[in-house]
Amino acid sequence: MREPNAPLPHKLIGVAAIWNDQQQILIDRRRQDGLLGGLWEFPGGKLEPGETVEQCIKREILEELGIEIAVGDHLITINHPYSHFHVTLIVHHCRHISGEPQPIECDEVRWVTLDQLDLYPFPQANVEIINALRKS
Ligand SMILES: Nc1nc2c([nH]c(=O)n2[C@H]2C[C@H](O)[C@@H](COP(=O)(O)OP(=O)(O)OP(=O)(O)O)O2)c(=O)[nH]1
Ligand SMILES: [Mg+2]
Repeated sequence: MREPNAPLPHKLIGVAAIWNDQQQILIDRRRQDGLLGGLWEFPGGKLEPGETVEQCIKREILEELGIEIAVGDHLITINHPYSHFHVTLIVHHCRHISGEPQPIECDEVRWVTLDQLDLYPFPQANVEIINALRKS
């Protein structure tokens, strides 16, 4: 059992809002088993020691989807407390360069427009990201 006063684990995540030439953004569905299972997200993952956020995002996208992207401007950083951990999501606009996205570490990937995002269930922390995308 965890100590009553022990701090919650904290995850620092680089997140990509990947745009294609049709003004669509790439989203992926998290695996059913496990944390936030079955929800959709913007691809990304944990920062490794010594890595910049840009390097992290490029690496994660190649590992998770098998595509090349260019990492662009910072969009927003979200701090969100889930019940059993805290997450910091550092989101950058990115541009798709090459490769067909593959669901290597997720259940499904899809290109969607900003309007279509409402059709997909996202984790709570993503509400602010989606708002920021619509204002950007
Ligand atoms: N990549 C990404 N992660 C998100 C989003 N929204 C959101 O709450 N998260 C959370 C889910 C995860 O806890 C974490 C992403 O880290 P990850 O994909 O490397 O984590 P994971 O669930 O495999 O965690 P772990 O078991 O390896 O600790 O951030 C989002 O839009 N994109
Ligand atoms: Mg991930």
